[in-house]
Amino acid sequence: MESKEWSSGVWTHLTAVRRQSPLVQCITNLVSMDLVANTLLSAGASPAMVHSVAEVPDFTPHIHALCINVGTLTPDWLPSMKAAAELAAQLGKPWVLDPAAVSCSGFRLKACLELVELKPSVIKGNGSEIITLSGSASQGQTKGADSSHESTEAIEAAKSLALSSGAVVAVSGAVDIVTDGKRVIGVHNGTKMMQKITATGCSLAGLVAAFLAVDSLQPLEATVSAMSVFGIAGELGEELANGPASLRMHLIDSLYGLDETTVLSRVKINRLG
Ligand SMILES: Nc1ncnc2c1ncn2[C@@H]1O[C@H](COP(=O)(O)OP(=O)(O)O)[C@@H](O)[C@H]1O
Ligand SMILES: Cc1ncsc1CCOP(=O)(O)O
Ligand SMILES: [Mg+2]
Repeated sequence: MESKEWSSGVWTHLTAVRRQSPLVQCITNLVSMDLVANTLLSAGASPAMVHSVAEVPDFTPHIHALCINVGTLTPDWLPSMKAAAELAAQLGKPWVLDPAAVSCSGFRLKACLELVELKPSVIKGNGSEIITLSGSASQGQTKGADSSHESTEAIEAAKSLALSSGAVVAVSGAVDIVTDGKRVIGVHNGTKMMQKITATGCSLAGLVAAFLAVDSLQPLEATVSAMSVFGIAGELGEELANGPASLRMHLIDSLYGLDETTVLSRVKINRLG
């Protein structure tokens, strides 16, 4: 695909999210709830942080997409994650898995592998998370929720995980990588300071769910668009920020105010393989 087609695709996806305002159920970690919800609202989607297993049968049938993030996983949260994922998949609704900090423990890795079995549409992690989840690294090394790998070091792991799981795999980092196991796309938007705000990766996973909701038949394209939009909002936000705290605010404002000219001129996407 030409770079011009990627840019217009990004704008088309963002306008569809704004027009359709998809309902996105988020079962996400305690650190990230606020930023994920605000990111979704600024993009035009409707977030719902509904995580009780008691509510899944009533609520999940109404959603347009689901995001599951294991960042502060405890054994009592796993049943609601599994129930929501199972129901979403059964009802043909797209869902995203963020295996946040999967290398922390055997418990978390096992839980993530069980969630992968429930057929996520997209798995979004940082380099270390994708390498661990794909089984390409032995457990032991961990920096928790932060990555100790460049996203580009995880390309082969991402391809192999995509092929084994059937999901599109997205690796965030300096270059965001998106693959379905055959195509590998690079998204070159974003800014380094985004790493200094907790839950930007989680918010990106939530945004991917919103974009999937409006184009579930093209999960790779929808994921690429969400990553580019979030990166552009970060770039614009940094121009107005004095540090991570004000970047957090300006990122949300920039995402809310994105216009067509800015999107078309800033999208940086290419095919890497
Ligand atoms: N060095 C970087 N340069 C540009 N953008 C970055 C960089 N590192 C992270 N980002 C962006 O920050 C956001 C969060 O990604 P990341 O920090 O990898 O997630 P996580 O918090 O899950 O580790 C993504 O939009 C990503 O593109
Ligand atoms: C700090 C922290 N600890 C457990 S989850 C979490 C948030 C991680 O957010 P992100 O993956 O977006 O950096
Ligand atoms: Mg993360």
